[in-house]
Amino acid sequence: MNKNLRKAVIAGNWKMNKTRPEAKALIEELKPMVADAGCGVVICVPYTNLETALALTEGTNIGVGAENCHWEKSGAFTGEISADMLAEMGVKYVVIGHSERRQYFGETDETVQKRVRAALDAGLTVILCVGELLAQREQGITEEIVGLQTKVALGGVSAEELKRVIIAYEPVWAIGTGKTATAGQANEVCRYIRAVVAGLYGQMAADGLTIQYGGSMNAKNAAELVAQPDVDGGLIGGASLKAPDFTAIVEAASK
Ligand SMILES: O=C[C@H](O)COP(=O)(O)O
Repeated sequence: MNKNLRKAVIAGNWKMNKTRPEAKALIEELKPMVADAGCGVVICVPYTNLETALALTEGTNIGVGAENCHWEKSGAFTGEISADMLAEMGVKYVVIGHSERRQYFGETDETVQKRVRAALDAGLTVILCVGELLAQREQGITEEIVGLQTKVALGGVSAEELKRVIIAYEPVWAIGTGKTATAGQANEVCRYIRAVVAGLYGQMAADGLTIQYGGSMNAKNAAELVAQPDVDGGLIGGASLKAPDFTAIVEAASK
């Protein structure tokens, strides 16, 4: 399939960065720079910045996302935020299953599945993160790991709901390390994920699925990565914190 028929999306994942004044300054700087983007543009921000981001991006081409959500609608879950709470605010996207949640906060494929379910039920679009550890790549089990993560996370997701899922392939060894997967490595795994999705939902659904690459993507390497036939944009950490860097990646994905 011609990849131009698929939507490339560049999503910033700010992680635990930016106070409200800092967020305001970054968004104000970014807005005019990405106004003519030829790809989807999303910023996923800390909960404390959601209201600011929503207000400042109203009427623009920038979508706003959260970085996680809980699977229950409400209740005694101190410190958690539900998908319904996000949707009610006007948030449209949520990152689920990021490797930092898996690594530091006990996220498992099963809890990822529950969060995906809750997010879709709330009407959100999910940016589902999958990716292997360095040791797993070295053992030659990248496809096994990424395939399993994808299948479990999508358990119970209908073909219609899949239209509100973006998958981000993020090799854990490339996140925040400055070690980018080669364009060939990124494409190979994104293509494999597409084949897994084709097995679950059929080729047409898989061909329409946005699959991003994430892991030390920056202004310099973005063009080669996003030009790959199965890479439909990126999930950007560090480089999303500076408007010129993020804009350069958006421009690379707009060609
Ligand atoms: O969600 C974003 C990824 O974790 C990539 O982060 P990074 O671009 O800082 O490597």
